[in-house]
Parts: sequence; C-alpha cells; structure tokens
Amino acid sequence: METLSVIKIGGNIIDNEASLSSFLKSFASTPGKKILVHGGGKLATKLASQLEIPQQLVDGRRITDADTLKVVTMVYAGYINKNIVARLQSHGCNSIGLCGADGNAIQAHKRNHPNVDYGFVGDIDIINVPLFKNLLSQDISIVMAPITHDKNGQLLNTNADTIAQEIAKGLAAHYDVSLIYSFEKAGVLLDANDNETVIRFLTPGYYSELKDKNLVFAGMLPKLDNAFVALDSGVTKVIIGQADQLEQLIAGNQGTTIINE
Ligand SMILES: Nc1ncnc2c1ncn2[C@@H]1O[C@H](COP(=O)(O)OP(=O)(O)O)[C@@H](O)[C@H]1O
Ligand SMILES: CC(=O)N[C@@H](CCC(=O)OP(=O)(O)O)C(=O)O
Repeated sequence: METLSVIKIGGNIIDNEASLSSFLKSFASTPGKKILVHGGGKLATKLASQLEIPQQLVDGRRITDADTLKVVTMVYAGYINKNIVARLQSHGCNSIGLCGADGNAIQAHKRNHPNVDYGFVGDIDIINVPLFKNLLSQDISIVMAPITHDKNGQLLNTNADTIAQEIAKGLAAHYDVSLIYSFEKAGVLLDANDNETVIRFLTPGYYSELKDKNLVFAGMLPKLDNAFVALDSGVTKVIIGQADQLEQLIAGNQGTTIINE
C-alpha cells in the first residue's frame, strides 16, 4: 500500500514565524502523499479578544457562538489556510486548501452534549474518501482547515486534532497511514514544562495513570484521545512530537509513539 502522512501542526507553531517557516519547508520536502491539518486556536483567541468577543474552552474545545464562528471561519479557513498554501507553493509543493464544505470534504453535525452547550461545534459524520484520493493521486497535497459543514448550509467549528484523526482513520483502508501530531513540545512529557522528560511509548493504561495524576491536561487530552482512536481504527503509526523534528518523527526516532499495549 502507498504511504500517506497526515500531519497536524499546533497553534503555537502557526503563531511563531520562525517555527512555521521551518516546519513548512520540512513538510514540502517530506516524500510521499501528505495532508497537513492546521488549527490556529491561539490566533482566533487573540482576534476574538481584540473584537471583545469573550472566549471559553471546555476540555480543550472552544464554545462557539455565532460571532465566534465568524471569527474562526475567517481565521482558520481564510487567513491561515491560504497563507500556508501560498508558502507551500513557494517551496514547490503543489497544495490545495480546503475546509470541510469545499468538495463536501467533511460533513458533521452540531454537537449534542448532555451537559455543555458547545454552540456551533461539529462532530464528524463522514469524510469524502474519493475526493481525498483523487487529489492525492494527482500529487496535490491537501491543507485542511478545522471548519466542517452539516450539508444544510451551516458551518461548524471542529477541533483540529479530531479532523486529523478522522482523515487518518477514513483513509486507513486505502493507504499505509502515519498520523503525526506536531507541536512546540518534544512529545508527551512527564513534566509538561520539561522537554527532557519525553515519554517515548504511551499505552492506554499509562495514559489513564497520567490523567489521574493530572500530568496530562488541557489540549493534550483531546490530542491523546484522538491518538488512541486512530490507532484502534487501522492507522499504522501515531506519533506526537516537536514540529521542528518532522523528519525524525516520521521515522519514529523522536517524540512519543502511541501503542496499544
Ligand atoms: N504531559 C504533557 N506533555 C506535553 N504537553 C502537555 C502535557 N499536558 C498538557 N500539555 C499541554 O498541551 C498543550 C498542547 O495542546 P494544544 O495547545 O491543544 O495543542 P496544539 O498546539 O496542537 O494546538 C501543550 O502546549 C501543553 O501546554
Ligand atoms: C471546537 C474547537 O475547539 N475547535 C478548535 C479548532 C482549532 C484548533 O483545534 O486549533 P489548535 O489545534 O491550534 O488548538 C478551536 O476553535 O480552538
């Protein structure tokens, strides 16, 4: 089977010009089929605050009211997505930027949570496998923004780690898929502030222990929940690590590798 790398970049990388620039250069030179998934939560929060739209995150997920939906659509599906595509083109990496509504790439429904009203947040129903395969077969890399739609004209905000997981899972029957969560830290850390404490291999049991001790928290929770779902769904390799070590992460030489037992 052909290999496919689904690579997610974190918000702190997007926010840092030097890190973004070096990451995009490495992504462009990564061999094989590839999909880049980006968020941009940090920039959305900054812009919302300038517009005096209060923001609230629950378990790493943004409560998205109508005004916030406008902001995140402009930031993710507009500025960040198009900026990344233009810069990949400058490195000779032909790419196309999509949100979930483009080509009906990702259909979702508004989240229905028993205790929390998340507003316009989407839980994914289906990804458009033929669309992804078609673009990849033409050697076009896909740059995916974390905005989905419900097929009734409603855009929805969806966590970017979940988008990466669903794409990796949806394409696992067609490619040998590696899912890489790249961000500003060296991996899942025993001490979240110390890059020297990388956990090289993480099992579900160890993850539960770390959660009980509050050693993993905030955005790392949805990231790891998604990582384990991907591994259970036929994705070959799931790795979490530093964006400036992309080549080593893909090779499995750095970062945290998610394993079953
Ligand atoms: N054990 C841990 N190891 C590394 N980071 C952790 C850990 N627990 C919590 N975190 C936090 O999770 C953050 C990553 O989540 P998030 O900001 O949502 O990711 P992204 O940068 O991909 O958007 C890190 O910046 C860090 O502050
Ligand atoms: C529903 C939800 O939480 N959506 C996320 C989408 C962006 C994202 O995931 O960005 P990072 O990867 O930079 O955190 C949000 O608006 O923050």
